Parts: sequence; structure tokens; C-alpha cells
Amino acid sequence: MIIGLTGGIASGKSTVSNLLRSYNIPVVDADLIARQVVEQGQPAYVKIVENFGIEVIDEEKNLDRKKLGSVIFNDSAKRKVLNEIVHPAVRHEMKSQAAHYLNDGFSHVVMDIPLLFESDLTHMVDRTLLIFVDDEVQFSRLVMRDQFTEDEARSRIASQMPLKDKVKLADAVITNNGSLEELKVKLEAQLKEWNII
Ligand SMILES: CC(C)(COP(=O)(O)OP(=O)(O)OC[C@H]1O[C@@H](n2cnc3c(N)ncnc32)[C@H](O)[C@@H]1O)[C@@H](O)C(=O)NCCC(=O)NCCS
Ligand SMILES: Nc1ncnc2c1ncn2[C@@H]1O[C@H](COP(=O)(O)OP(=O)(O)OP(=O)(O)O)[C@@H](O)[C@H]1O
Repeated sequence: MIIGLTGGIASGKSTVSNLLRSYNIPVVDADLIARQVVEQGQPAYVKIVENFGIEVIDEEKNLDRKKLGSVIFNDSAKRKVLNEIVHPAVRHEMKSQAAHYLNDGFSHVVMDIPLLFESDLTHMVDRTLLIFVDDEVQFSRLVMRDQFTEDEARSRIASQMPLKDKVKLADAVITNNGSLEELKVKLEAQLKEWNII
């Protein structure tokens, strides 16, 4: 079974992914793959430079993620262009990694996909688990983690489907407004309910 783990930016997906790995459940991470497919020499890297110009690369010719972020999180048309370049390669690699784990005998694989609902990727998974947080918790954890300005944090949050709308689409929801210990307890209960542990 493939479980699609999703949420909003800074809602706690990576934190949950780490807990899942501690149960020996493999996690395929869309953000990590999205970084790998835009490394120098990759086809997506070339297309990004063609579309966004040399302004979005640094002195070592690596992608300047902060600069590209400041472009795409403030412009939905440009975000769409970037998504159309990066997402096919990410999807392809995610399917391949999940298939490897299943081939190796794991009965469950988790795909951590921030844009699972926005990009209509639910066909790639059997069940969806949403990590939900209230708006103010999301905002303060995001600013604390990434040292964003208020505007930077708000534009990133606004570039995703509101978490309250994702609640209606998910098979299960874990609310992560409380402590890490509470999160762990809720996750364990959900995994037991799904007979995963
Ligand atoms: C714009 C980029 C270079 C900014 O890089 P940066 O290192 O600052 O952020 P990072 O990649 O760690 O993403 C952090 C979070 O931002 C959110 N996010 C990223 N890309 C997008 C997007 N296109 N639309 C909405 N939210 C996004 C996700 O919640 C993600 O977890 C990078 O996010 C990117 O290449 N995005 C396009 C690919 C993508 O959609 N990735 C998300 C999962 S496939
Ligand atoms: N229950 C919690 N209590 C306190 N801090 C938390 C809790 N859950 C997550 N955090 C913190 O909130 C921040 C965001 O969590 P995390 O990085 O797991 O989110 P994410 O959904 O993976 O974000 P992104 O979409 O940006 O990758 C991190 O700094 C994390 O340590």
C-alpha cells in the first residue's frame, strides 16, 4: 500500500516522515527529489535557466533557490511554468523509488508530497494522510524555521490550497497544533487503525 502524506508548508510532514522511518516504513520525499532533479546537468536545470534566466543561478552556476522562490511564490503564472518543468521528473522518480521499496518486500511505502491535492496526484497513492495545523501555528513555525519575513511566509502559504480545504479531501487527518509527543501518539494511533504497525 502506498500512503500519500501531505499537508501545507511547515505543517509537519518532514517531522512525521522521520517518525515513520523510525518504524522502518520507507518514505519517498518529493521535496528532496525536486532538489535532485534541478541539479546542474539535469534536463530540468537547463529548462529553468532557459525560462527564468541567469538571474536564478549563483556564482557556482547552481540554482539560487532563494531567488527562484522569490520569483515563483509571488507570481502564479511563473509558478506554473516551474511546476511544469519540475513535476514530471519528480513524479517519475517517486514512482520508481516506491516500486523499488515494494520490490524489496516492504508492504507499505509513504510518499511525502506537499502538493498532492493541488497537483491531482491522488491516483499515485492508495490512501491520503493530511498533517493539519491552524493558520497561526503554521505561520509561526514557518517563520521560526526558515527565518522568513512576514511577507515571504504569507506568499508561500498563499501559493498552496488552504489546509482547511485539504481536510475535506483526505482519508485521515492528524492535527499537529500541540507537542511533538502528541503528534507521535496520534500518528501511532493512525498507523494502528490502518494495520500498518
Ligand atoms: C522554488 C524553490 C526553488 C524554492 O526552494 P526552497 O529551498 O526555498 O524550498 P523547498 O524546495 O524546500 O520547498 C519548501 C516548501 O515550499 C512549498 N513549495 C515548494 N514548491 C512549491 C510550489 N511550486 N507551489 C506551492 N508550494 C511549493 C512546499 O510546501 C515545500 O515543502 C523550490 O521550492 C522548487 O523548486 N519548487 C518547485 C518544485 C515543487 O513544486 N516542489 C514541491 C514538491 S514537488
Ligand atoms: N508538534 C510540533 N511541535 C513543535 N514544533 C514542531 C512540531 N511539528 C513540527 N514542528 C516544527 O515545525 C517546523 C515545520 O515542520 P516540518 O519541517 O516537519 O514541516 P513540513 O510540512 O515538512 O514543511 P515543508 O512543506 O516546508 O517541507 C519544523 O521546524 C519542525 O521542527
